[in-house]
Amino acid sequence: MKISVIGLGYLGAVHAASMAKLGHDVVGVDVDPARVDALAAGKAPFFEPGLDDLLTEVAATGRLTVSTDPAAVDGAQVHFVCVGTPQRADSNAADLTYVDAAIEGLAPHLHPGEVVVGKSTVPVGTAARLAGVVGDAEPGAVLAWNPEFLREGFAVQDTLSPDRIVYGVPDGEPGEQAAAVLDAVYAVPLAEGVPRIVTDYPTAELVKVAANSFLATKISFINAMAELCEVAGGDVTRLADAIGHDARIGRRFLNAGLGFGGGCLPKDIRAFKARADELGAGEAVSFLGEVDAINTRRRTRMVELATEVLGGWVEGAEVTVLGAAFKPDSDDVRDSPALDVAARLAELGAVVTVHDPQAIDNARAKQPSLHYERDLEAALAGADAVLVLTEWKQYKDLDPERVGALVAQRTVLDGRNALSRTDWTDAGWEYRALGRR
Ligand SMILES: NC(=O)c1ccc[n+]([C@@H]2O[C@H](COP(=O)([O-])OP(=O)(O)OC[C@H]3O[C@@H](n4cnc5c(N)ncnc54)[C@H](O)[C@@H]3O)[C@@H](O)[C@H]2O)c1
Ligand SMILES: O=c1ccn([C@@H]2O[C@H](COP(=O)(O)OP(=O)(O)O[C@H]3O[C@H](CO)[C@@H](O)[C@H](O)[C@H]3O)[C@@H](O)[C@H]2O)c(=O)[nH]1
Repeated sequence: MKISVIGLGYLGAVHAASMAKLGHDVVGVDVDPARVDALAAGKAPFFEPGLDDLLTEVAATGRLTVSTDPAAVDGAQVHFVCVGTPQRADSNAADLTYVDAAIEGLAPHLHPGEVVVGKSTVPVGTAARLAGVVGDAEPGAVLAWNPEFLREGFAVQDTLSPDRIVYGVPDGEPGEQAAAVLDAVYAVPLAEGVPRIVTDYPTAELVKVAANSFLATKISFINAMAELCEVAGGDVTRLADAIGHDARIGRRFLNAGLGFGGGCLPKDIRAFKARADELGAGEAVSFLGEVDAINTRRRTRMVELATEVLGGWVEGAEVTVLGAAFKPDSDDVRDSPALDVAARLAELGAVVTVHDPQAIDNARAKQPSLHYERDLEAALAGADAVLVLTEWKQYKDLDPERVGALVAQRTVLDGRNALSRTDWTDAGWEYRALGRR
């Protein structure tokens, strides 16, 4: 099948390459020439494990082409819309400018029988509105909403083998036609038994924000328990292990620490709450305000803890921050808790050196005044305190003795509960963590 993918970011680039791997002829379109040039050269425009290999594999088939020209989508039977829906600058609501522009750009190229498929995360009600725009442009075309659940760092495997596939479609024959076309697009994962849920537009849109709200709530729940552990002398990692044995609760997404960041969970829970307020149902999800507040407090607590271990005086202290990405195995620094803490410590006068295996260029673009060091040992040299704020494997594997020989003071703050306290204290380190004694 001939497919177009509009928007080649963290979602769209992986989707385009994965659709080509599934055997489709794919044309990807983006307004950003840098992303298009990288993909045209067979290179991932950002760091995502497995994406370079996938691009090399599909390049050999000739099934993926990319362009900055919106007209390149002409002739595709299915058009996936994968553009960004960031938080608006003036409110917590989602900025739909890019989605609206993508649909407007696509409209003149639509033909009868084609299916426009929204994958971006949007406020409930958006699909119904856009169905009108698509129908006005080409009455024979249909809109479907097919939310995406991939995680950065696992994007390729999550796209090729998703937990579930959800389509929101209109009633009647157009909906049946759209679902049949999507079944053909996803024939390989569906044949492998991936569950498929076909529903209406609002349910499909709500499934996406409900899933992210649940995940954010789970993280903030354990971080609220971490706050209690801090004042009562408990250990939140033992607590998480213990409650996680209950299969109804489960241990996944119960890692306490610096909290959630990235281009999805923070802005999605805020946009969901803003949309619920517009619909007069704000009370139903008012808890999301608390989820957000608990999450933000973790960053403040980390700054306080750093100040405490530095003897109450941050100014002039040499602080090494390990991690700038919002999570390991990603170069994404959107709403990164690690980078936020680094910037706050620098504002307080600390001399902050940031290391990250992949995210330094993105971090520098966002926080140009911080000092960045690509060499891990050089970053650690002379530190008064080491803060592990993103749990990259190379940080978890650090040898406390070897690091101890590099730093000025053996003080480590484990912002992700990722290190072995015993290993570090045995090597003479003062070890402090969020939510643990
Ligand atoms: N990143 C993820 O892990 C993930 C997972 C699931 C869902 N989502 C959702 O997917 C959407 C995209 O997220 P992302 O992280 O890929 O964002 P992104 O910012 O990395 O990518 C968006 C891309 O769209 C391009 N774009 C903007 N306007 C365009 C237009 N008119 N025509 C063509 N291209 C255009 C941008 O240049 C950019 O490359 C968001 O709604 C997000 O919430 C993201
Ligand atoms: O136990 C945990 C798990 C995660 N995190 C943090 O939560 C954030 C988000 O992590 P994760 O959900 O793994 O990353 P994303 O790539 O942002 O993926 C989320 O957001 C995507 C975009 O909507 C969805 O598609 C995914 O299903 C959803 O997991 C990161 O800062 C993590 O450090 C924790 O603090 N504790």
